Amino acid sequence: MSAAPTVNQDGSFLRAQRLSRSVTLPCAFPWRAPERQPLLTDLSLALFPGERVGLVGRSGSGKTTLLRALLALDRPDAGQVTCQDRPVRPASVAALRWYRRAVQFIPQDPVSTLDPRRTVEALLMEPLQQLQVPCDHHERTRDTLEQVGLSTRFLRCRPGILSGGQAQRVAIARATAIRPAYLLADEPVSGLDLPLQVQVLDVLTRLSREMGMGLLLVTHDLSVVARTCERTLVMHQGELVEDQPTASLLQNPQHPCTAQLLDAAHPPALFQGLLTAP
Ligand SMILES: Nc1ncnc2c1ncn2[C@@H]1O[C@H](COP(=O)(O)OP(=O)(O)OP(=O)(O)O)[C@@H](O)[C@H]1O
Repeated sequence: MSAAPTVNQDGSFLRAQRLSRSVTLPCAFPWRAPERQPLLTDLSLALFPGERVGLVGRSGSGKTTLLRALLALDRPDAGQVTCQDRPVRPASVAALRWYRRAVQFIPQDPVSTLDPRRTVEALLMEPLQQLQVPCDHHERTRDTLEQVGLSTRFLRCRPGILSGGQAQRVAIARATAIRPAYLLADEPVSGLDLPLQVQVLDVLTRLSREMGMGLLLVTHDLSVVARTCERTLVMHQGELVEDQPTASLLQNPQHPCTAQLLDAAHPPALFQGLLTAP
C-alpha cells in the first residue's frame, strides 16, 4: 500500500467547488441572440483518499464534462478544482506533471488508446518515463502487470494478440503503474460482456484496496457501482442531485432520475452478492 496522500484542508483529496460551465449553441437565425446551454451548474463535490465513488447519470447528464474539469482538460466558466490544496486548471504538461502523477484517467474504450505498434512493455513504460516517476521502470512494469493478473510473458506482446479482457487490463495497468492516489475511470467496462465486466471491476476494486487508491467510476449503470463503490453521486442535467452511501441510495433513491436508473440497471448478475466484497 502507498503512503497516505497529502490532502486538502477539509481532509478531501480532490475537491470541486461551485463548478459551472455552459456552451453557446449554434443558431440558424442571425437575428436571434445565441442561446447558452448549461453543462454544469454550481456543482460541488469532495472525494476522499482511498474512497471508491460512483458517478452515475443518464446519457447527456454531464458526467464526462465534469470529469474533464476534474482532469484539468477543460476550464470551467466559474468555480475551482483543488487537489492537495493546490488549484488545478489547464496548463502546460510540465506544470501539470505533479497532478498527472497524483490523478490518473482511464478513458471510455481504453483499449483503442493502446498503440498497436508498441509492445506491452513499452506501453507501460511510457507514462513512467513521461511523468518522470522515480522508480525502477522495468521492475514497476513487471509488478504492475502481475497486479492486474497478467503474466510477464505478455511484456513482449503487442496489443493486437491480446483478448478484450487482457487488453483492458493492460489499459488499467498503464494508468496504475505510476501508483496514482486517485483513478478517474470513464465507463471503463461499457462495451464488455458481463463476465468480463465483473472481472475488470474486480481488478479495479482489488487495486484500489491494495494500493489505497481512490476511484471515481463513471457509469450510467447502477449495478456497476453496486458492485464496486461505497458512495454514489447522481448527476442530472449538469447538477449533482444525490450523494449517498451506495447501499442507502439503492434501497432508498431520493431523486426520480435515480429511481429510473435503478429500473434500468443491469439484470441480477452484477447485483449478485450486492454490496459484499468481491
Ligand atoms: N463542447 C460542447 N459543445 C456543445 N455541447 C456539449 C459540449 N460538450 C458536451 N456537450 C453537451 O453537454 C451535455 C453533457 O455531455 P456529457 O458528455 O458530459 O454527458 P455524459 O453524462 O457524459 O453522457 P454519456 O453518458 O452519453 O457519455 C450533452 O448534452 C452534450 O451534448
